[in-house]
Formats: sequence, C-alpha cells, structure tokens
Amino acid sequence: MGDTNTGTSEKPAAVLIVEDDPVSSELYSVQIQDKLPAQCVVCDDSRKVLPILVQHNIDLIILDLNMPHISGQEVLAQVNLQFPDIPVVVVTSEDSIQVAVDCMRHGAFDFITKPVAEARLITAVQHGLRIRSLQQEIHSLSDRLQGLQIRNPEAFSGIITVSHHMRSIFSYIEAVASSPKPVLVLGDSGTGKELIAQVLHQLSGRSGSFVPVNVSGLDDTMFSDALFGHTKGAFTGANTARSGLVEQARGGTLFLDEIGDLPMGPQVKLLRLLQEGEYYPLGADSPKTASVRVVAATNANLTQKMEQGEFRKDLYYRLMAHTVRVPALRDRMEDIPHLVEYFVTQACAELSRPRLQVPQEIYRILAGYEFPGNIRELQSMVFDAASRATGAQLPVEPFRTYVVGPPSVPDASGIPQGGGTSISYAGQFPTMEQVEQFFMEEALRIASGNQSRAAGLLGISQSTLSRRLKTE
Ligand SMILES: Nc1ncnc2c1ncn2[C@@H]1O[C@H](COP(=O)(O)OP(=O)(O)OP(=O)(O)O)[C@@H](O)[C@H]1O
Repeated sequence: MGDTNTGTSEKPAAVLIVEDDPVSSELYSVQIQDKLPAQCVVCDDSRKVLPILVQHNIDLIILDLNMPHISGQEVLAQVNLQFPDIPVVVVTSEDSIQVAVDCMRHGAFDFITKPVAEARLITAVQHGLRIRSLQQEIHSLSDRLQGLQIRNPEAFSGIITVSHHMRSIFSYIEAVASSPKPVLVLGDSGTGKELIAQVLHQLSGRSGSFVPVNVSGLDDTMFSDALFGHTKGAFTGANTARSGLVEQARGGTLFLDEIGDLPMGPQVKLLRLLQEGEYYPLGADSPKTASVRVVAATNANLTQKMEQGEFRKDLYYRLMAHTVRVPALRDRMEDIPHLVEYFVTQACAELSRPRLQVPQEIYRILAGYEFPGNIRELQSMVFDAASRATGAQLPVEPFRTYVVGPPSVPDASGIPQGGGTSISYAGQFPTMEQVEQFFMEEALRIASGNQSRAAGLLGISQSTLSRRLKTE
C-alpha cells in the first residue's frame, strides 16, 4: 500500500465490524486486513456495540443495518451521539436512496449496498481512517497549543530559548513527533532547523537512527546512489552492493537538508519514495520497501520556487504534512543573552580556559544587529571573541568591529581589499564565481581556517561551504 510506511499511522487501526452473518464479517475482515494496516474486531450482537466502544479504542465501524435486537439505524444514532468522531460505514441490502439519505443524516460516513465490492469497501474504510487520523491529530494539536505545556523539556535542552514563539513550536513538535508523516522545517540559514529535526527524531520513539543528508545540488545518479544504494555491477566501479541512506535510516528518521536546492530530476524519485514507500537501488529490477520518517529542511522560499517551476507542487504538498517555521534570530532578540552565555560556556570548555564574564556592552552592540546568519553567526562571533580573550572577560572589540565597523575598507569596486586575500581584475569586472571565491577565502581567513565558523560568517551551512570549495 502506498502510504503504509510513510503516510499513515504505524499502529494498526482498529475496525469494528458489526454484522450478524459470520460469512460476511469474515470476508470483510480478511479483505480489510489484507489491504490496510488495520486490525478487525467482529461483533454479531448490536447490543454490545456501545460497551465495546467504551472499552476499546475503535477507529472505524462497519455497520450492517439489518441487525436483530437493536436496529442498525438506532446503533448509528447512538454512536453519532456518544462517539461522533468515529466514522461509520453503513452496509445494507436495501439499495434505496431514502435509506441512504437517512443514514447520512444520522451521521454515517459512507453507505455501501450488498453485495459489497471489495474495492468499494477498501476505499470507504481507507477514507474513513484518514479522516479519523486527521481528527485525532487536530485534537492533539489543539490540546498541546492551548496549554503550551512542554512534556519533555529535557529533549529541548540543546535549543536555548526564552521566546514564547519558540515554546509554541516546541509544543507543536511534541504533538507531531510520533506521526509517521513528513515534517517540513522552514527557516533562514543558521536558525537551528537541524537541531529541531534531531529533537523530532528523539521524541518520535523510533528505534532506528537519525540519518542526515544534504541534498543540495545532487544530480539524479548521485541522489539515487546516496539514498537508495546500488547493486553489485550497477555501474563501472560498483564492485560490491551498497545500501543507501534510506536503508541506514530504517525504522528511524531521514533528514533531507536543503531540500529547496534539490534539482527537479531527483524530486520525482523522492516523491515516489514518499507516495509508494518504495525505491529502486541503482541496477535493481525490483523495488525495496522503505520504512523511514522523512524530515526535510530548507531556507529557500519554496512558494517562489514552485512559481518558477523549480520545485514540484506535489512534492511540496507531500512534505508539508506538518510544517515548522523557525523564526529568525532578529525576531527573537530576547534569546541573545541566553545564547551568548551558552556559547561562552561551550567555547571556554573547548578552549580549556576558565569561564569568561560577558560585559553588558556586548549586548548593547548586538541589540542593533540584524544577524543574517542567525544563531550560527552569533555562535561564530562568540567563539572568535573567546579565542581572542586575554583577561577574565569576553572582549568587546571583536563584536564592535564585526557589527559596527567593516573589517576593511572597500575600494571603488565595493570589494574589501583588506586582509591577506585580494581580488584583481585589471579593468575587467569580476564574475560571480570570482566574487564568491573571494568571500569564501576571506571568511576562511577571518575564521582561521575553521569551515564551520566561516560558513557562519557567510550565512550558509558548513556542508554547503565545503561542497562549494570542492567544486571551485
Ligand atoms: N537555539 C539554539 N540553541 C543553541 N544552539 C543553537 C540554537 N539554534 C541553533 N544552534 C546552533 O547553531 C548552529 C546552526 O544550527 P543548525 O545547523 O541547526 O541550523 P540550520 O537552520 O539547520 O542551518 P542551515 O539552514 O544553514 O542548514 C549549530 O551549531 C546549532 O547547534
């Protein structure tokens, strides 16, 4: 089934079949359990329906209208009154419009006449279960959002924040963590999207691993090989079979970073994986079944990308089943002092030096800054300043220079000429590649060769910087 691994609940749904004819109930049961992730319970006495609903979590009812003791219509009315969220699929031998209208009026979800065609039964049950799962999700979300109670504060301990907006995001994360549907994490570069993906995995209760992969710019073959693996001899040099990241993440979470920069070709393959729960390793004739939860992140504007025909709408709608929008640091400036303290502690531990004190002046300087590189940029600034400290305090000067004054004086071309690197174009205007190369080298120089910090200065991820440096 298409959605079995990636689209619906992993726990089998409970279907109650209310039918006094054992042949029919057995047939429905076998057909449903064969085609859907569902467990059927049969009830041949309509008087027992309500007690069963009280004692068990039933997700959907198949109800024969012609029952002895209490009629199907009466059971339907009772269920609709006491358990309005449970979809009821009515089955009857009466092919009458009036009966159908009556049932719908009394809250039936669907109406099927006997003899029951298997495909019709399966579609009705599938639709009913989907509605049921959406209802449960909405209840869970509104419960969580109303209370803003964080049930697992320890899971969020690595995400430093005092922002009310971030706390509401934590609450949402807790609500959707155990859902098997994809999560799309949106936000500017360096806002903490990967941290959020890790917490989603941690709270998902999944026993498999968290497997991150940066998919930016991967072509068709690179994408298939990385995610799906290959068979022995699939291409020249494929001397042994290799399983891909989807297999590594079996029972866990596959984190697709920079999904907005995935080219169109591989987007089709990803869509198929999400829709069918299946994939073909390179060189394989038969598909493999995937069992992963997908979390994707991007700092790109996907709406714009879809308008420009660079991102598939069907893929977007698959991925955004749950969406988390992480606010930029400039929209939660109240977090800055807490983040600075946190990073100072980290930096001092890494540099094996006593904890530095943070002068208030630093906060005044940072209050006027926009942070295009967000938290990664702040982290780099703090680490850089901590490594320059000579006394007991975090030095103010590196922050002032960074925020207030440019590190070097630009010449007429607008390109800074300070530092050890320069760009010369002898009357010819530099190309974008040259400009990009210049700034990457400049950032690396300022960050003393530390790629992660250089990436922070440039407002891009470390993996993107590393890839761009390799392709230069
Ligand atoms: N709230 C936070 N508390 C502590 N550290 C944080 C927080 N948010 C982000 N960080 C740190 O900032 C850095 C960047 O975070 P992360 O990689 O999760 O961002 P991202 O949004 O995925 O970036 P990109 O879009 O560039 O991939 C990491 O070192 C992360 O640990």
